[in-house]
Amino acid sequence: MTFLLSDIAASIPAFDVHAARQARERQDRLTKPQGSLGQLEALSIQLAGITGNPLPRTDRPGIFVFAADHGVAARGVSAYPAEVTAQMVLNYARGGAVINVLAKQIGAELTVADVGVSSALPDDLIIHHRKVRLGTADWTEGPAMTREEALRAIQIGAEIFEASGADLAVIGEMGIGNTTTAAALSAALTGLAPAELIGRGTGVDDAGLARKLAAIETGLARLPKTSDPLEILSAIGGLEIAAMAGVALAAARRRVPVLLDGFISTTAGLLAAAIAPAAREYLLASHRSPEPGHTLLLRRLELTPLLDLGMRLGEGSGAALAVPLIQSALAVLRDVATFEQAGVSDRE
Ligand SMILES: Cc1cc2ncn([C@H]3O[C@H](COP(=O)(O)O)[C@@H](O)[C@H]3O)c2cc1C
Ligand SMILES: O=C(O)c1cccnc1
Repeated sequence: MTFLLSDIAASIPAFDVHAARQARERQDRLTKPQGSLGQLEALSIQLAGITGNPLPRTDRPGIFVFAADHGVAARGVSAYPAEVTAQMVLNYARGGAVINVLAKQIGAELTVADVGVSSALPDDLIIHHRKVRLGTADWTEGPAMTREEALRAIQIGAEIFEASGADLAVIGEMGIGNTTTAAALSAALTGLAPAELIGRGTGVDDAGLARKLAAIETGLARLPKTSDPLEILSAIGGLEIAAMAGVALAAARRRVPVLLDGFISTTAGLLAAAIAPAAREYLLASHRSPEPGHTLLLRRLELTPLLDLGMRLGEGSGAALAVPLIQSALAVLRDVATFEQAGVSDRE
C-alpha cells in the first residue's frame, strides 16, 4: 500500500449536514422539553453529521494505546524514570493498568502497540509489535526522527485502526516525557507560548517545570522554519503521537468519530487537523485535563469536553469514561418516543 498523507487528506468526506439536520429535527420531536438534554443533544447531532447516519450507533468502541519513548526524558522533564514506559506496556499486556480495567468496564476492545519503546520487549506479549525505532532522539539536540520514520508511525496507526472494525476510535498513549514533547509539538503547530502549554505532567516540581520550559525553548530555537506538519513532527516527535494522528486520519476517512483523551491525545488530534483540516470535524473531546495546554488546544480545535474530573493520566482513560455517555446520547436519539408516537402534548 502506498501511503500518502495528501491522499488521506483528500479522501476525508465532508461533515454530513443533512444527516445532522435530521438528527436535530428528531431531537426536537422527542418527549422532553427541547434542549433539556443539554450537551448530549449537540453530541448526538454531531455524531449524525460525522457518521452520515441520522440514527448513528457506536456499538464497537476501540481503544488504541500507543507506547513510545522520548530522548528528551533524559533532561529530567518527568517525575518518573523512562523505564516506566516499557514497564507499563508489560502491565497492559497483563491487564493490570487503569485503561485495561476501564476498557473492560465499558466493553471496549483495547489495542496496545509499541511504536517506539526504547528497549526490546518480549515477543510473546499480547501487543502489536510495530517499533519504528528505539525511542526518539533528544529533540533539544537534533531532530527526533526522520521524516520517513514519522510517516511510518502515522501509517502504523492508520493500519491498526483499519484492521479493527471499530465504530468509535479512542486514542491514548504511554510515553514518559510526552507532556513535554506534546507541549513542544503543539507550540510549533499553533504558535502558542510554551510557558502556557506546559504543566506538571506526572507531577514534576517547580525545578522540573523550569527544565520542561528550557527544553522546549531550546528545541523550538533549532526547529527548521517550516509550517509543514510532517517536518515539525519529525523534528520533535513523538512516535506515539504520530500513530494516534494516524488513527484519527484513518477513522475520519471512514466517517468514524475520534474520541480524544487528555493533553497528549489532543495534540495528536491537532496534528491530524494540521495534516488534513477536514479531520477536525471528526474529533470529539471527552474530558478536560488539568494540564494547562489542554484547555488551550481544545479552544483551538473548538471542542467542548464532556467531563471535567481532574483526571491527568492519559492512556485513553478519560476518553473511556466518556464512551458510555456517547452511547447514552445515541440511544436517546434512536429510542425515545416522539410526542406524536406517545400522544404527549407538545408545547403551544
Ligand atoms: C505509572 C504511570 C502510568 C501512566 N500512564 C500514563 N501516564 C502518563 O504519564 C506520562 C506523561 O507525563 P510526563 O510527561 O510527566 O512523563 C505519559 O506516559 C502519560 O501517558 C503514566 C505515567 C506513569 C508514571
Ligand atoms: O492530560 C493528559 O493526558 C496527561 C497529563 C499528565 C500526564 N499524562 C497525561
